[in-house]
Amino acid sequence: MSAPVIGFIGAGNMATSLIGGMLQQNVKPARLLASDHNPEQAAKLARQFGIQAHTDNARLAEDCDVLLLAVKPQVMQQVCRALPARKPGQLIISIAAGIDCRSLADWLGTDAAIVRCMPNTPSLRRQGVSGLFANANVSATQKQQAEQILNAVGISLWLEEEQLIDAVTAVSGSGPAYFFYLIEAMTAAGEQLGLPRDTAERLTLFTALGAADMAVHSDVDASELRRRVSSPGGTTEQAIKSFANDDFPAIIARGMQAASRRAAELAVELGSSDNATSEDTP
Ligand SMILES: NC(=O)C1=CN([C@@H]2O[C@H](COP(=O)(O)OP(=O)(O)OC[C@H]3O[C@@H](n4cnc5c(N)ncnc54)[C@H](O)[C@@H]3O)[C@@H](O)[C@H]2O)C=CC1
Ligand SMILES: O=C(O)[C@@H]1CCC=N1
Repeated sequence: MSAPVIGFIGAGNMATSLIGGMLQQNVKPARLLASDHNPEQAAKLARQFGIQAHTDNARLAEDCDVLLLAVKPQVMQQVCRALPARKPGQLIISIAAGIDCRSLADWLGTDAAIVRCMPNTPSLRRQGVSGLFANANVSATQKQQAEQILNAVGISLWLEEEQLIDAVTAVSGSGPAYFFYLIEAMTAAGEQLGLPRDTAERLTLFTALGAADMAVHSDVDASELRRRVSSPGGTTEQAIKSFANDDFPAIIARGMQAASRRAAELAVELGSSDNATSEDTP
């Protein structure tokens, strides 16, 4: 399989993470293109990564084998409808939260080969994780292309049911923000306990890194690892009791349910399925 040219529409946070990660994995800059309606954003990406970036979505769509849609869900319909005839055999990858394959196919053409994907920002450090779902038009070769792109920046997992992308969004798409929030809170609490801010931050960051690395490489689950830190009658036990009293697991579950619910709401607010239903209704 010859290396495909990958074009990004939308040169924001997520495109930056994916492109930055791919370049670290020795993907040739000449294979990556980007367009953004904001000329400054396009120029910034071109400068940062030495790739071709401009403001012409239509030209970009004609030039690439894989078209990666990295704009906000709110502008996805307008962006898709403004694209010309696609390059034959082109694979579309959409990373937008909440926008389903049916809507994308309505806007791009029912023959479009679409992979819906939910990556995350640690892709920039090649530590990303993505959930992928392919529509019926995607060939085995195109599935491999999608996998190669996402595996260059981390790991990817295929899903059998498209609906599960909303759960992936709640777990790993939004997930980095939950850990950043915990880092903020632990740093602030360490400072309240008397540590200089920098010291509290470094202790927190390296604890997060060490704990995640240990959990990823462990042959026992997180609850056993937690038990091993918690000496009976010791300090950790007191902290965990306090968290449990405040219903920590329920707090996390409610937040993640809210994220998943929002993804489903976006599908209704911005997708074509709902419009189609109301237009069909006499
Ligand atoms: N930020 C994250 O952690 C994640 C975001 N996503 C999804 O990725 C998509 C992009 O999100 P971000 O990168 O965070 O947003 P962003 O706002 O950083 O980037 C979007 C870019 O699209 C550009 N844009 C807007 N309208 C355009 C148009 N008509 N033509 C070309 N470019 C246009 C904007 O100028 C901006 O640079 C969203 O759909 C989001 O749901 C998915 C996973 C994680
Ligand atoms: O917050 C959002 O809507 C996007 C999707 C997952 C992460 N960021």
